[in-house]
Amino acid sequence: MIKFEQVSKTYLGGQRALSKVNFHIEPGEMAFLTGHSGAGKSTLLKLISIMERPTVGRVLINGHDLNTITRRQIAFIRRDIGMIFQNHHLLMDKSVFDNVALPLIIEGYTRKETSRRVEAALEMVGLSQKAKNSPLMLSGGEQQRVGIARAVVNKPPLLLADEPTGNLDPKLSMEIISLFEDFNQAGVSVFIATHDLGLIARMRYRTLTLRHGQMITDGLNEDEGAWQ
Ligand SMILES: Nc1ncnc2c1ncn2[C@@H]1O[C@H](COP(=O)(O)OP(=O)(O)OP(=O)(O)O)[C@@H](O)[C@H]1O
Repeated sequence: MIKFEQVSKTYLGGQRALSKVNFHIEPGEMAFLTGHSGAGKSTLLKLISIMERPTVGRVLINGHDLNTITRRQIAFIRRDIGMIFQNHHLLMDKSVFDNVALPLIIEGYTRKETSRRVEAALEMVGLSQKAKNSPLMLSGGEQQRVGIARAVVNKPPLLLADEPTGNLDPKLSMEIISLFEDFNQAGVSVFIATHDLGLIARMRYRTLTLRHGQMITDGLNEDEGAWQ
């Protein structure tokens, strides 16, 4: 599903963010990515979502080598990735329904199919009753669930989340993670970047740890002090 081979990333200006990173996430896996602030987590996710390119090495998504794909293929590969951000990136002047519908409208789905899928996505995240509300009327946890509904509405096989629980208390964070577990149990691959070691420690998932751009551990989370 996601494969990194000897991937390094140096930004213009010389800041090295990733150094010779190797890992492979299989279809249907759920894994966490952690590390200190500035360790390279966001950069790694940006390479997967093709918002940045590696300086050296290969990134493969669903068998596609991102170094050799055409501009036209980028849109197809991105369609298979649902992205979830800490700050939701919701449109506050649109309703919850319209926010979740956005990816489908961009892809040209019919109004009927859009309604069907948006209702199903809102049902999955427990927000059917709030479809007509503005996101401004929702709590932080509910806003995050709108972001998740929008990410899954076109049923991508891969969900990528960057600090999805960043602003939430431990109870709400666990609720968000259990939503990800539901999608994972339905066959979706899930890759979550977080610096919240407490959250990771409460579960036993594969955890990849970056330190100063290098992948220092990859396995079941046993040692929560690894990167401190
Ligand atoms: N667009 C950019 N241009 C130059 N340097 C960058 C850019 N984006 C990130 N960096 C640098 O690359 C390194 C890795 O940053 P990155 O944002 O990937 O880390 P992170 O682990 O996600 O950090 P945080 O947890 O604080 O979000 C840092 O030194 C950062 O300053």
